Amino acid sequence: MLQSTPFDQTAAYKKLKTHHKTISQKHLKDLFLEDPDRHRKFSIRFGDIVLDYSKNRITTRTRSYLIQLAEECGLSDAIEQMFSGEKINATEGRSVLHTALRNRSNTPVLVDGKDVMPDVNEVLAKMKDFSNKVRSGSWKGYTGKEITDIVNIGIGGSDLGPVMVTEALKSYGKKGLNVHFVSNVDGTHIAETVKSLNPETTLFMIASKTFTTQETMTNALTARGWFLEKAGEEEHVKKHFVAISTNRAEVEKFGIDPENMFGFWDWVGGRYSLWSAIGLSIACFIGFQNFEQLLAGAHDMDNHFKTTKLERNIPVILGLLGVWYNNFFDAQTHAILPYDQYLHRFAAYFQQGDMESNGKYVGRNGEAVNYQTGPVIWGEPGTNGQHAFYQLIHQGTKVIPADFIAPAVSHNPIGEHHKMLLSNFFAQTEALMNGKTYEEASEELKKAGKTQEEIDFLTPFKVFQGNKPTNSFLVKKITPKVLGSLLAMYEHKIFVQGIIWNIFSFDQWGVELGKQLANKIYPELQNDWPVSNHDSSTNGLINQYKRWR
Ligand SMILES: O=P(O)(O)OC[C@H]1O[C@@](O)(CO)[C@@H](O)[C@@H]1O
Repeated sequence: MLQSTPFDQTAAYKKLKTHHKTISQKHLKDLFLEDPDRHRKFSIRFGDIVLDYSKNRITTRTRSYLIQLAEECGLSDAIEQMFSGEKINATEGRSVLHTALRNRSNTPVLVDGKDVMPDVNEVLAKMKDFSNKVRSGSWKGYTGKEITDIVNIGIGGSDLGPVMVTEALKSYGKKGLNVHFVSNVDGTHIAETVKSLNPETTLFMIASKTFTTQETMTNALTARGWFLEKAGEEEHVKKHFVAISTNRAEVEKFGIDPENMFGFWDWVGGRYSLWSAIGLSIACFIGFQNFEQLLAGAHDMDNHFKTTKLERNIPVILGLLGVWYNNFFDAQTHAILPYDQYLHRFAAYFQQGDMESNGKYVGRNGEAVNYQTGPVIWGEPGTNGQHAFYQLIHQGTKVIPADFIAPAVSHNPIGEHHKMLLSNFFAQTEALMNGKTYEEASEELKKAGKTQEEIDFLTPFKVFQGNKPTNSFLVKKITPKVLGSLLAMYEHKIFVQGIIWNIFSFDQWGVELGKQLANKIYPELQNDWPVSNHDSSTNGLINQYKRWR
């Protein structure tokens, strides 16, 4: 698994370092003038998705050096190792096989010599049966009423995926069946969620890979208390609580009937688990057929990633472009800007997906790396972002590589809205690339009737440097299948970058320390005695809290 040569010592890295000096002197406008055919040369068509990566600060030479970098870092072998079930999650001794969850070809996938596909298909069949019962109304609550509200209780990968997908595919949702999500241990979250619900028609899904996560178990117990306050009898719990987990023992301990448990496996990472039974709320909301379309779209992207040569491989290109800006242009973040309101949780989903995977400073050799690894992921839907942070993207001092995503066809074709949305989508990447010169800005001020003194004063503030890199994804329509492909595309981009940076992308030890300290402080809050065993800041804050509460 270990790379032969750390990426910053590869021959390709040295070439890229030198090449960067040349490229950084060129403006994107010049690159388009030198080669009017850039759109064709730097676009890839994948079904109903077009990726245009021509508005990046690259030439075909850059691309060839980046591909060489991937080759020297052993990317092709690493891809093979993941799909074949090798235990590439070395620190947890696990395979990484979220791809098996959507393996619609059903070809065997071996873990420890055993084909996992029969188990995967058994759970999918159980999800199909259950979601059909909930949607048809044949699954009844304890008073014989149909389920009208599903509450998924989970956090991180047991929440963000179902939230994002049910929002993204809201137009596929069943009328009269509402989905809600409780994740934060802050009592407000569950209080506000159940406030308007009827226990007789509410179904709770307790989603937790470990079934030990403090927030989830606390919320689950509160939910059960809320339910029993009205229902009275423990025997009614089984009609209103199901569990989604790898941990049968803890599910039983909580008091959920194992018959109502939907299992998955330790080779499914939490942030890669929406394709598993963690997607049960999705399947209930959009229907199992649409859930299968989501799986199919991801499977198509898996095949593309596994079989396409590197220079035409979308996740590989995206991953390498991210390395180019992260490690050669000192970009610290990456923006995901979907021009689709239904995708308003899309960037948030990949905050966990990307930052929990590649937010690592120790390499696979156990030593601290001496280069940048995972970027900060952020973003909001367009056009809202334009009225919030585009000032910085256009005229700030930072390089902000950005992905723009838009559907050609809207689910809500009202009047001129979609044409206006798309005109902004096309205009923003054009503006970020071309900018506005001093001459253009001063001419505009002249035409606006400004005096020469005003023109001299104002023009510098109206100049746009441009040369800001973007990727454009134009999709035909955000369908379950297209969404599945987009999600898998980003998952594999994250994988590519982890291999280049020589880090383990599938563990998350960094979330442990905070939890450990919280578990130490929690008992100290059970009384009003002042604490003094922490640093003065922590002591001071805890003691002020105790005085105020
Ligand atoms: O699904 P669970 O086991 O409750 O974990 C929830 C989340 O907690 C973590 O922070 C790991 O502790 C995420 O990786 C994970 O998705």
